[in-house]
This record gives sequence, structure tokens and C-alpha cells, in this order.
Amino acid sequence: MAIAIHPSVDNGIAPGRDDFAGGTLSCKCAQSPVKVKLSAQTLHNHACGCTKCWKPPGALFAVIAVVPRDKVEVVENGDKLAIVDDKATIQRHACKDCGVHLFGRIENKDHAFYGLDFVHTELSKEAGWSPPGFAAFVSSIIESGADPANMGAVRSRLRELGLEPYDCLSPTLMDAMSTHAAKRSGVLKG
Ligand SMILES: N[C@@H](CCC(=O)N[C@@H](CSCO)C(=O)NCC(=O)O)C(=O)O
Ligand SMILES: [Zn+2]
Ligand SMILES: [Zn+2]
Repeated sequence: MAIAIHPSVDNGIAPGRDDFAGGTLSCKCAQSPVKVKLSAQTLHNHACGCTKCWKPPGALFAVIAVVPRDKVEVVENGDKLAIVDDKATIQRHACKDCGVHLFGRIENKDHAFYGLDFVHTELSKEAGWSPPGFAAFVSSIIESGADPANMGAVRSRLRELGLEPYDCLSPTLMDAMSTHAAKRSGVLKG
């Protein structure tokens, strides 16, 4: 049996829709779920193996994308949200009852990704979200208890799904972070 990565990718990855303009995320509470409206398509969707991103029960990876923060609006039951760790770079706003993360926000204005919120589009009923394109922080699954001896098989399965595995972010995103740092230090002009 193939290694289960995440329920939204294990049976094939649904394609995105070019004209897709957003949808509503709901937490897992049967009563009074928290709802967050996203008024844009997401970007840079990826599987993430880090210990901090929310994963559904049994999943090895989270699936997480970004969306401009001004396109994110809490529309129902926002009083149930609390920040998981206010010292983290990404402040994850989670439902206090079911534990689902509705959005993760960077408040540091100097961060390369300031202005983008992190979201899990599997929490929406709408179809057409951008599909995940790579896997980040793959080695980090060991920090959540995955068997180090199984990492070859995990990386093979990710490649089979078209999710190139990296142990940090993708080269595109790492280049964006380093470009931001080089501009801030003055090494790069412009
Ligand atoms: N080994 C650590 C890595 C955690 C980590 O650096 N996670 C990244 C990616 S999260 C979305 O892709 C990150 O930027 N974290 C900042 C934060 O979470 O605040 C681990 O697994 O914990
Ligand atoms: Zn909830
Ligand atoms: Zn993560």
C-alpha cells in the first residue's frame, strides 16, 4: 500500500481552475464552525512536513498555501479563534474547540512573506484551488515521530505524486527569501 501523505493528494491531485477567485474555509466543529472567507486564488501551495503546520489526523504532511492577507476575512464565530504560538514567525489562528488552523499570519513587516497569510484550502468545499506543487520541510516529519529509515520511501512517494521533496522551502521561495535579505542588507540594489 502506498504511503499516506495527505488525504487531498493520496488519490491524485485535483487541478486548479484559472478563473477561480476564492471560497470559504470552515473548521471541523459540528456546531458553530469558524468560517473564514478568502477572496482570491491561493499561491505557492505545497505539502509541508514541519511540526507547526496543522495536519489532519493520520496525515504525514500538511498542505498549505498563501493568499494576500487583505483577502482573508473571518466571517463567522471568530470568537473561537486563538493564536497557537504568538512567538512564532507565522501566528496560526486556530479554533479553540477543534484545533484546526484557519489562517497563519506574519506580523513582522520585515519578513520576506509579510502580507501573505498561510491557509489550508482543504477546509473549503469549493473546487478549483491551486494544487500543491512541491513538498517542503520533508526531513521535519521525523520531528513528529516518523521513522528515519522510511524517508527514502516517503521521498519516492512524493516524487510519484509530482511533489518534489525539499528539506526547506522550494528553490523559488528560498531565492525570494534570500533576495529579500540581500536587498535589506544592501548587498543587492533595487
Ligand atoms: N524543523 C522545523 C521547521 C519549521 C519551519 O521552519 N517551518 C517553516 C514552514 S511552515 C510553512 O511552509 C516556517 O516558515 N515556519 C515559521 C513558523 O512556523 O512560524 C519544524 O518542523 O518545526
Ligand atoms: Zn472548530
Ligand atoms: Zn509548515
